Amino acid sequence: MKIKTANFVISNSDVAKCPKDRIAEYAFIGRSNVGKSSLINMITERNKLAKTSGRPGKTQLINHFKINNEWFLVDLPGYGYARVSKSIKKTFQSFIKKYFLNREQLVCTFVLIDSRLEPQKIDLEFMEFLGENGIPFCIIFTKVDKLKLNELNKNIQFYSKKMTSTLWEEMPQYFTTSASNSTGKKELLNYIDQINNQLEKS
Ligand SMILES: Nc1nc2c(ncn2[C@@H]2O[C@H](COP(=O)(O)OP(=O)(O)OP(=O)(O)O)[C@@H](O)[C@H]2O)c(=O)[nH]1
Ligand SMILES: [Mg+2]
Repeated sequence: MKIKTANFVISNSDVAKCPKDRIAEYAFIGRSNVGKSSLINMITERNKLAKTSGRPGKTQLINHFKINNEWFLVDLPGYGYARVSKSIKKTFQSFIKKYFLNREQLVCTFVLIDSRLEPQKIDLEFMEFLGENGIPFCIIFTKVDKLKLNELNKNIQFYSKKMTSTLWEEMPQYFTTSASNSTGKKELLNYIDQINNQLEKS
């Protein structure tokens, strides 16, 4: 899929105020600093579309971007680890949860995981929340430029074992990406394109 247009639409902390358009929506979620905003910029080839920062906690609102006037990309605040007060963290968590539980347009959620890390409780719990609520998701292993291929494969294998030995029957569909060298861009856009085409036909 070619990205012809990518426009920022609105930021807010209330799912009721998100755009009303009945078009397919894809959300990016994960721990603070995992690379959600950078990945959105990478796949849209627009460096400054979503705001990024080396400091965790940059994205604090639900940000809608309209792509090709056909579908939405959503950049969300990170969970865990943000250097913000406990009360702000609580508000984050409650509005993020509300977004997932109420956003009817959401067709797929991408849960971003830092490819360098061992499985983290907070990510496993978040995926459990999605699973329990029947919210479809894929995993994206980010920052793969920081690992050698054999290390990456080992980490993914370990992740897969961890998931299938606990709650999951099989490893969810996953992608590997790098915002630094555009690894995974084509695969991710093709996947989104496929879903969009299926939805158009139905
Ligand atoms: N090497 C490398 N660095 C990356 C990659 N993706 C993101 N980064 C860096 O990681 C840091 C965090 O990136 P962001 O895209 O702002 O992360 P985020 O998940 O949106 O963070 P919050 O909005 O704070 O939750 C920045 O310093 C990025 O430059 C990647 O694929 N490779
Ligand atoms: Mg961000």
